[in-house]
Amino acid sequence: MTYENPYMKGRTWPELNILETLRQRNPLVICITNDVVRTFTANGLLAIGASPVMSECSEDLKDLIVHASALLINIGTLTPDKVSYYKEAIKLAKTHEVPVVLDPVGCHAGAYRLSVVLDLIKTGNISLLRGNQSEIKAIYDALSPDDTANNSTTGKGVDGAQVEDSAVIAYRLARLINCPVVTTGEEDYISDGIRVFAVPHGHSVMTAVTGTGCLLGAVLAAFFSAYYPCKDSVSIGEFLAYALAYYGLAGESAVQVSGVKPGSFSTAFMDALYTLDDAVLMAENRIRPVVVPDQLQVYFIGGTQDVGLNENRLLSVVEEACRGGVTCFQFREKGMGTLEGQQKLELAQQLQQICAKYNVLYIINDDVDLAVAVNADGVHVGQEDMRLEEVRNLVGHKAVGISIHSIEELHKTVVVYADCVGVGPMYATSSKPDAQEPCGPNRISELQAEGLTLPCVGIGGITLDNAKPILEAGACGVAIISAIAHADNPYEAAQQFKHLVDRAQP
Ligand SMILES: Cc1ncc(COP(=O)(O)OP(=O)(O)O)c(N)n1
Ligand SMILES: Cc1nc(C(=O)O)sc1CCOP(=O)(O)O
Ligand SMILES: [Mg+2]
Repeated sequence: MTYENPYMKGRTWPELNILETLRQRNPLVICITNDVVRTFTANGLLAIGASPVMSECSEDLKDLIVHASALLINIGTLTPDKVSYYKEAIKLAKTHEVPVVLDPVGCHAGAYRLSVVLDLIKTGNISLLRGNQSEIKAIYDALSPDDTANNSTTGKGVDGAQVEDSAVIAYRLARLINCPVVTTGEEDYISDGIRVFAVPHGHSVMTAVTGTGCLLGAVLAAFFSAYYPCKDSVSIGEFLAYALAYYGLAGESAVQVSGVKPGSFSTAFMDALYTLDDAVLMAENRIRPVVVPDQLQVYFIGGTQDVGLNENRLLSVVEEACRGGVTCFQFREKGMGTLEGQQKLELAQQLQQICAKYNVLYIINDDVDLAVAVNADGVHVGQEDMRLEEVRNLVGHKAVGISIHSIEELHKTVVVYADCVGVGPMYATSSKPDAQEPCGPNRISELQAEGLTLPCVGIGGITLDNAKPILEAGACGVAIISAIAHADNPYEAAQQFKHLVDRAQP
């Protein structure tokens, strides 16, 4: 018998036929690309089922852009006279609502390249930035305030959580420039500024073939055309993670045929791009959701039970909290008189819209079915709730949070199925009648000493006055109900928590 989600009443998510959709649409991708990779790029686009065209001047581009699904700008063989053409192309793309993928080739290696890339980003009309780790880091360092740039180069992310720097940088840069960022390396990362995914696909021989990085930019551009039919079931971040997984899987499959020989690989790679299908992509992708510390800085939790069972009050408190700077919101509808069924679903959807408006990560507490039905960013469960493995099976690539109160609970938790952790109660709380005895901030450092490496938040009785020791003990952030929900001014309360966490970060 197949599992029925009670919120979906027989409705199921449409299957994700990403490659089939792409090939049916046969999108026209205009490539303004570098002299070295034109043929490889054109062949690669043809192999995936897209239609490539190279364009070298705005007179020509004006005619082509009306038919285009995407535009790629790759600055590989940069000359000063090309810069005005790039800008003109971006303007035309904006007029015709054509997404623009920017590949900032070599911008870490030269000040002029970097200045051109920053200028193009400043147009505000880049739909996706794709670069290798050094290029993306150079852009991030140039655009970010000094203190946050330094935090990201410690090798451990911030706050001790073992998150790859590239993941943190992708997330921060996506938020700074307001468009998804793909950073490629041994493991690729994609962030749309709300979610982060790791895509550990590909083969090292790909770096020995000129143009594999540049072709990826063009392939990602082509994928934009297939996003619209999938947009209710996956976020743009997850969708692009599938595109990256497809490209990497094609590399892996090509090596099986060619061996580690760049010349033969190049041919086998084109064949693999051509033949790989959705069944393989869905079955064999190893896409991993990643939670970066920044996402957990100020983690607001609430349900109608926290605001006098008043739905409108909850909506306005959450909007104020998001406006004030919370980085994550968990819908926790729990206790006497709280909403169920359709009413809970509708409230969950309204809250989701508010979070999306402010780029705030949206998590559902306990109710895995609801998280799936509304396509939330993630779910949080406790030790007494659904088993983590089952949760992971149901939610796929959504972020999964787990409560861990003690060393014993850490040992019995299969952490491989989780992405982040709530540790509590830090202090006495009146928001959870069945809370355990307070354990204090030291519990966080004890758990980390015992091997906990996932990013975590402290929870329970946290106020502006007692939050600092929790961060000093190793938490990435603080999870709060009453200090925001019951505040006279939830906007100011959220803002003050954000400032406090920003200041406390090393
Ligand atoms: C971030 C975060 N941490 C811990 C909890 C508590 O979860 P749980 O132990 O399952 O208790 P309930 O919240 O379900 O009552 C949480 N919700 N969020
Ligand atoms: C939801 C929850 N979980 C806890 C845990 O210890 O796991 S404490 C808690 C309540 C947090 O509310 P407040 O910020 O008002 O104290
Ligand atoms: Mg629970």
